Order: sequence, then C-alpha cells, then structure tokens
Amino acid sequence: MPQAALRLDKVTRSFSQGREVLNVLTGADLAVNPGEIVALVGPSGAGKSTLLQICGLLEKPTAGEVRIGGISCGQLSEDRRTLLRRDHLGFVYQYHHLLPEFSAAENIVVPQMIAGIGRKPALARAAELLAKMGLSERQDHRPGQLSGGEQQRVAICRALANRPKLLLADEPTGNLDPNTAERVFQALLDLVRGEGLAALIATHNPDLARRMDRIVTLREGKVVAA
Ligand SMILES: Nc1ncnc2c1ncn2[C@@H]1O[C@H](COP(=O)(O)OP(=O)(O)OP(=O)(O)O)[C@@H](O)[C@H]1O
Repeated sequence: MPQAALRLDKVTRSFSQGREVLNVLTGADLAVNPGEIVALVGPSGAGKSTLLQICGLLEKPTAGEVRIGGISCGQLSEDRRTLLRRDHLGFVYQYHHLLPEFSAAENIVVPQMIAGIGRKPALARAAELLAKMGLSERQDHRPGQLSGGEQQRVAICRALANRPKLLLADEPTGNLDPNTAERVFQALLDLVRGEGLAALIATHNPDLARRMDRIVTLREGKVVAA
C-alpha cells in the first residue's frame, strides 16, 4: 500500500465560546491516497474549513494525529511545519488573494522563488501552468485586469507552482457565477489529475462533488462516507 497523501486519526477540535465549549471535530478519521481527489461536503458550520486548516497545518487539532505523506505532524517545530507546508501542500481559497501589483505570471513565480527556485525555471513553470489553464495570453496582466474566473485560475496555478503532493481547496469556486464556477472547477480537476496530485476539496455544490473520485461528509464532527 502506498503511503497516504493525507491521514487524520481521531482528530478533534474544540473552540471556547465564552463559557461554552464548541466541539467542532469530535474524532475525524480520513485518508486521502496519492492521486485521489476527494470532495468534502457537509452543512454550513459543520467544520469543513476547520478540518482543511488542520490538514494544511495552519491550525493544530485539540487532539488526534495528522500525517502528511506519512510524516506525523504533531511534534514538529513551527519551522518544520512551515517547510512541510511549502514543499507538500498547495492551497486554494474562495477568494484568490493574488498580489494586486504583480502580473499573473509573477504571482506564480513569487512562491517558487521563496522556495529557492531560480527565476528562469520559475518563469517557465508559471508559463506552463498558465498555458494549461488557457491563460497564456493573460500572463502579463495584473489581477485587476482579469475576470473573477481568470483570477481564480491564476490562484490555482499559484497553488500548484511548487509541485505540491496534496492540494487543499476551500470552496474554490464559491465566489463565481454558476457558469464560470463550472468551467474553473473543470479546469482545476483537469490540472490536478494531469499533475497526478491528491486533493481534498470542500464544496457546497453536489454536482461538483460528484465529479471527484469520492465524497466524504462531515457529520457531528466525524468524517463519514457520503
Ligand atoms: N477560531 C474560532 N473560534 C471559535 N469558533 C470557531 C472558530 N473557527 C470556527 N469556529 C466555529 O466552528 C464551527 C465550524 O466552522 P467552519 O468554518 O469550520 O465550518 P464550515 O463547515 O467550513 O462552514 P461553511 O460551509 O459555512 O464555510 C462554526 O460554528 C464556527 O463558528
């Protein structure tokens, strides 16, 4: 059996809200295999974003274990968590969060240069990803000169720039009109499949969820098969 790209064992997460304790995750187990694209669904407030933040090493669970590519993350120093995030994980959010003063290509070059990749190969990788997303003509445009769908495509390219092994996406097309969302989502799936990486994608849209390899639901703080 290959090592899971992501594995959660008995993950819990509670928040204190005044005198109350809110138990959002109550023992979530999940494995995402290499190359597998998994849809994460569940009603609003079920804890999808919380789960993704924990998988992305942006938040720590109250208890339980998170493994990324077989690496147990619980005892890692902040520096090691940052490196693991940089080298293994890509993130796409509902809002693109692109750098407004930089071109589409530069937005994809920046994270690569932070990871120590030279400017020339970084530019080549940006051009390759933008071409796959049908955005070659737009590579010198700034985000403000792009449509919402184009901006989100650039954000997807940026997330894949450093060749992560796992993509985490939180409602990646939730901010787009239905037709644009449909096209951008298909482009995202094609790119993720083409690059052979694993993905965990939260969505409220059942049609989009059905296009993934498997659907899991968050119910009462646990992950259950849909
Ligand atoms: N930092 C926090 N402090 C306190 N409560 C929080 C915090 N983060 C999330 N919560 C609570 O945890 C619950 C789950 O939130 P979360 O955003 O993970 O749900 P979600 O399934 O992603 O919802 P949506 O589909 O609406 O985005 C909510 O009740 C939320 O208010």
